[in-house]
Amino acid sequence: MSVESSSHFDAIVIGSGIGGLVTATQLAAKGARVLVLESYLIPGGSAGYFERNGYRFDVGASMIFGFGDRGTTNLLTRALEAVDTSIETIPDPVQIHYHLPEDLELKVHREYEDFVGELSALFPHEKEGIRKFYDECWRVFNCLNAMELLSLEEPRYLMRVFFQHPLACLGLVKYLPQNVGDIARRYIKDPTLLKFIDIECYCWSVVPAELTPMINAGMVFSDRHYGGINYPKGGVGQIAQKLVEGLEKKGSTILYKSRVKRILVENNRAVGVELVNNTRYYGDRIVSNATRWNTFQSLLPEEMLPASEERWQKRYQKSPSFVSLHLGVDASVLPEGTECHHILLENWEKMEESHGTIFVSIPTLLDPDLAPSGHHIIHTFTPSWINEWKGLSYSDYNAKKEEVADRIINRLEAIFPGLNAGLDYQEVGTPRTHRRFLNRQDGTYGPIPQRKLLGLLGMPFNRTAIPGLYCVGDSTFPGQGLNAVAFSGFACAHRIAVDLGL
Ligand SMILES: NC(=O)c1ccc[n+]([C@@H]2O[C@H](COP(=O)([O-])OP(=O)(O)OC[C@H]3O[C@@H](n4cnc5c(N)ncnc54)[C@H](O)[C@@H]3O)[C@@H](O)[C@H]2O)c1
Ligand SMILES: CC(C)=CCC/C(C)=C/C=C/C(C)=C/C=C/C(C)=C/C=C/C=C(C)/C=C/C=C(C)/C=C/C=C(\C)CCC=C(C)C
Repeated sequence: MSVESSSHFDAIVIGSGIGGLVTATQLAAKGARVLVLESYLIPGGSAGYFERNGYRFDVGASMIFGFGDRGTTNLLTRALEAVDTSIETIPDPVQIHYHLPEDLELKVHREYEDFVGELSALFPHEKEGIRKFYDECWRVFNCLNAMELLSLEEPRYLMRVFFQHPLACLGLVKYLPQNVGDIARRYIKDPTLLKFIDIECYCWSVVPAELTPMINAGMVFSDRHYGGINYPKGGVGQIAQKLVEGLEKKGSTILYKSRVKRILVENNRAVGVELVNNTRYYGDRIVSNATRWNTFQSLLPEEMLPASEERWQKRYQKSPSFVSLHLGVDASVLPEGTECHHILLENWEKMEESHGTIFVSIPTLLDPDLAPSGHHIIHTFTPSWINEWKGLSYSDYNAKKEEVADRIINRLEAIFPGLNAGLDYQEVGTPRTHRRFLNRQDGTYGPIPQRKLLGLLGMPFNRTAIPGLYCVGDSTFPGQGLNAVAFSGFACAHRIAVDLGL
């Protein structure tokens, strides 16, 4: 589709990650005229997909929260509904099958009691502490799940939810500055069990319990048993595709291959954007779904870096990126009863190290149509820093990719014997790949605290110090995760709609 560059929009959204698309569709549903500019060929960002040799691979996100059918925290279901669309999803009976040091093997079942029972059987002396810890996570979740989730920067909304749900609001105020580690240690003493709580956090927050905000843990540790983990039929890419369909039905527009070079600022106010081909578009409100580092260091001139962003950059650093292997394998590699998501760690000391923890996702166990018949997809990834991949010649880079991939596959042989022999297709992505295709500085997975902070209190909301400019996505409250960036999209659109008087 083409649009006149002279036309004026209510809002321009830079980037079509789930954060950007939820903002755009929420605004379009309220009658706003929105333009989304995406540098890649298809929408979705980290939640995109690509096809090779009959396999449809998810780029990143694969363990999907937010597709529940009740409560208020099912934000992906709600985002799709707002533009009159929906997605068929397939419930995952187990969130994660953990393969941990000292032969600690356990599954996080969708049924809460099954999970707590299995964990308590492994740590019988901590039965009471386990129950108390996870019950406290439910208290956070129940507060969130009682109220409509919108912009915390809108005082009238805050007053309304406070009068409607005073106890839930006070509960959230109590948990906002807290981290998981402090609460876990209140109830649990066994050092191995505390390490387990660390990896329970690390696998989505990329930091141990000590640094993980309690509000986010309340969401993750409870919603996996409430709304559950549900995989979208046709692959994760469907979420963005459907949101785009809804956006267009509401009269708004997305343009692909449209990389924004800079945000246009007049009289200190963001008024538009300029693409790499020099086309300019103007709008009342500009929303950046690029990371805050990209937004304030690449899309705006250096001298405009607001003091508030400088302070944020001192509190938060870029998390590592990932090495990702997208594998096609013969179905015989996976024994009957294999679970969809696995975490492999052989040594607790290496949990946070580069290439320490290995994540595995096998979406074809839920949706076999994503691979040719008789085959499965194994998407496996492990944290890795961009520095490990810098300054290599073309051939050294490729050789290093092969070498790292071989090491990961050999380690995975412990869970999937015969994996190496059963390989049918292999594609290796590195932090450089993530930087290049997702436009994320250093390929980062998102912000992580530089040191222990007060829970979520230090995460910025959607407005920025530059009038007319908003941020959305995983470098805004409450951080990484599709359901989290969907929240950020709801909040951003709500604040803009109020600002525009919609
Ligand atoms: N659940 C999981 O399994 C899992 C796994 C990996 C990642 N994730 C998370 O998924 C979340 C999705 O995040 P998001 O919405 O913040 O963003 P995103 O990074 O997914 O998307 C940003 C989009 O903006 C585009 N873009 C960036 N700069 C641009 C520019 N200058 N011009 C035009 N387009 C530009 C990119 O191409 C991309 O499509 C992240 O939190 C990520 O950490 C989840
Ligand atoms: C008024 C007054 C007084 C007061 C007020 C207060 C209030 C209201 C407050 C509020 C708050 C809020 C709303 C909050 C919110 C929050 C949220 C929404 C959150 C969310 C979260 C989510 C999350 C974190 C998620 C995540 C996830 C993830 C990240 C995932 C990941 C995954 C992966 C990586 C995977 C791996 C694995 C394998 C493969 C195995």
